[in-house]
Amino acid sequence: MEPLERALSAEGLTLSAIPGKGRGLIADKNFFPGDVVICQEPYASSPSKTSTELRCDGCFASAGLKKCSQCRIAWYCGSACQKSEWKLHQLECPALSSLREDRKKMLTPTLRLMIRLVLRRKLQDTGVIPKTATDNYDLVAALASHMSDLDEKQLLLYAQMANLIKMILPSVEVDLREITENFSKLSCNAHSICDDQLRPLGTGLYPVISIINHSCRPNSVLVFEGRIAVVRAMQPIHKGDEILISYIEIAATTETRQEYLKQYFFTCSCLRCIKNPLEELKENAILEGYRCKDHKCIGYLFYEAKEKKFTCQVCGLSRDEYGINRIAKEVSTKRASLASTVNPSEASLLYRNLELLELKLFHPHSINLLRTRETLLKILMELNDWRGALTYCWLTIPVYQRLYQSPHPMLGLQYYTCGKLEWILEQTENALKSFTEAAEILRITHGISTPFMKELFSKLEEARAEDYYKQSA
Ligand SMILES: C[S@@+](CC[C@H](N)C(=O)[O-])C[C@H]1O[C@@H](n2cnc3c(N)ncnc32)[C@H](O)[C@@H]1O
Repeated sequence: MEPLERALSAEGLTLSAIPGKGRGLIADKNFFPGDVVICQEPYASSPSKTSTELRCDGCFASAGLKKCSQCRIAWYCGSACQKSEWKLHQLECPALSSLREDRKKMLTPTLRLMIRLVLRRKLQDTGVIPKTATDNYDLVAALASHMSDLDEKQLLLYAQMANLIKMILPSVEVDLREITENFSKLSCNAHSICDDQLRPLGTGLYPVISIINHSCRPNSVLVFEGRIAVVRAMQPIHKGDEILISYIEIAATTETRQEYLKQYFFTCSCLRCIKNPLEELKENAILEGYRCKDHKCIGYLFYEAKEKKFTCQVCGLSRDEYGINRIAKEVSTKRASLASTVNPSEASLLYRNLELLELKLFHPHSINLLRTRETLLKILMELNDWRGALTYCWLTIPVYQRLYQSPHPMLGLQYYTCGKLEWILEQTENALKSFTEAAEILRITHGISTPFMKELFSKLEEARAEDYYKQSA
């Protein structure tokens, strides 16, 4: 048995060739919801960087950062992270320091990730950092690259990026073809590193986690504890089942999901993607379609081309195409005018107007309406309008229930937000219910021992005690 296979076997996993998918991971034992299937430190990672937010190279925190005084590119939240990153940064720093200021500005997180990957390999090859069965460059070399699927434009872009890496690291022997291929590997293997609330913090390459294939109806979920990637079972996984996670936002129609998956060069054939055509039409009519003329009916509409109308499949009422197109045009004009809005009070008014208009057009469970309401929720929280925010948070829940099969972290997090708002509004009994729902889901997806989960459990206990006190008073 190879060292990787031995390491996987100790975790109850087998590396297998899966017809039509390349390699994959198969459960060699039963996993229960909440069980950790596998976890891994990144082979290389880089924090995301925006004009307004910088992050620590070590833990991706954004508070209390100090810049490396030499290269002025790396940031650290304190000496512990600076120390843990030192072996790598010792090689990276002189290379970055010698870059011209305009070149420093071109250093995207992806370029930085590649620099760190090349340097980490060098550190392992020279014995500065030990290699292990699950942490070595051979695992990166074995990743799917899809080089033959790239179009010329993409290939040229990766080749130019490889040239930049060679220019930035003149003291390292760099194989341009290999680096070009590695850029392609990053595109279909790297994972976005997120915080507990699924907000992106950076990017990492986890060569063992990257063996896991995709499903739009996955049995596992990938979350992060700091930079460590943790795959947990969401559903019962039986011995012999393939471990599957989702690479993409699954709140989308099949067509949209397949579009997102083009980056990975495969067509998903999971059970959600190959449902019968009528089911497919129904899902599209709900997620991207229009609402019934009778606003009390939550039926979905099918288009009847001959009569140029949309007919509700529940109550039979029809809407004419002309009327639909007219409102759709108004919606897109209103949406376009929102792009320049920065003031939250003004934004809340404009988004409420947009929501009212969208309510006339879209199915109540449509993704368009959901996104508008999610935006309103954020704006109202920013404005400390807790009551308004709670209304919108609750409006999203039935749609989340439809889109994310439970237990899904997105649903758990949304219940958590409802609970926090209800707690602020002193709706103790409701807060207790929402925290309980959140904890039931998130203990499966996030585990029970992180500071984030401990905070949720302590809020739950506080709500339980307060509720008991109120009931008995
Ligand atoms: C992160 S890798 C997964 C491991 C990969 N199968 C391997 O052999 O290394 C992503 C690639 O795996 C393949 N893949 C992942 N999920 C798939 C699926 N559901 N159906 C077909 N191919 C899939 C695609 O080639 C995709 O670009």
